[in-house]
Amino acid sequence: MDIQLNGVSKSFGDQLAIDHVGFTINSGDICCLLGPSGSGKTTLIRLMIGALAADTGSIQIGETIMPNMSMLHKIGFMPQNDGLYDDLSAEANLEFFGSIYKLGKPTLQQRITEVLTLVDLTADRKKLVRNFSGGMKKRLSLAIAILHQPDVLFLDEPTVGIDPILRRQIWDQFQAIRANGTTIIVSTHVMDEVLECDRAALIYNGRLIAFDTVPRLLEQTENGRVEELFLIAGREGGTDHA
Ligand SMILES: Nc1ncnc2c1ncn2[C@@H]1O[C@H](COP(=O)(O)OP(=O)(O)OP(=O)(O)O)[C@@H](O)[C@H]1O
Repeated sequence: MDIQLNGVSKSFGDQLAIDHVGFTINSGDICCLLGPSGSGKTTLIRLMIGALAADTGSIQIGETIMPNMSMLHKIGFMPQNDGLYDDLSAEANLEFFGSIYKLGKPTLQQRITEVLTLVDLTADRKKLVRNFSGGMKKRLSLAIAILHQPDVLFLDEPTVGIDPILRRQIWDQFQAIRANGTTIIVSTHVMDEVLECDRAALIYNGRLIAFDTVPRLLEQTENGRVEELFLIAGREGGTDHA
């Protein structure tokens, strides 16, 4: 499913968090939302999943104008702070979230087995989440986000605090999920992660300063480093509002 944003703005009180943002993410792409802390990435994701309503502009996923409750079962969301239950096992967490999606018992048990395999937590399925490492919790959050086989998957800074080896494994998992036809939107402030994506939206102070395929974005730089694009935008005055 593709995602279209047109002239989307959102304020909190008198603070303009998202300023007239528009772009289209193609179905089946991995698109990264790249920007420093506080630039508006989480707000943009919350707008796209329909957890927030835009003040102006429109957001459409496939043919559906957001927000729309009927899209909930087609969307997967991995929040920045995982919403896991520490006193439950990995398996019980998956059963709980699966029941929210109203997956029938046989389907749910089959999906639990599949997603635990994908995130490499099969051996830990009976362990309490309280005893999980940070990386294991991230992988379980990812498993929950894809349990109901969403068409579109939103990942809010999924690799924060993750060591480079595990980060590689997690990106391999994203690529495997995408290979099944899922559109993935992933926010990050790690410039290197852009290289994993088909397209990138560069966000600064709530504004879209660039949106293109990753090769075309890199062509616009002198040294092939994505951070240059933020510096160029700053020099051109595109980043000067508070
Ligand atoms: N519910 C809210 N109420 C008031 N201000 C908010 C709210 N949510 C976000 N903001 C503000 O909007 C701006 C964008 O925040 P947002 O969380 O979207 O940025 P971000 O790029 O996701 O940052 P980070 O990388 O640190 O998660 C920030 O200035 C933030 O303080």
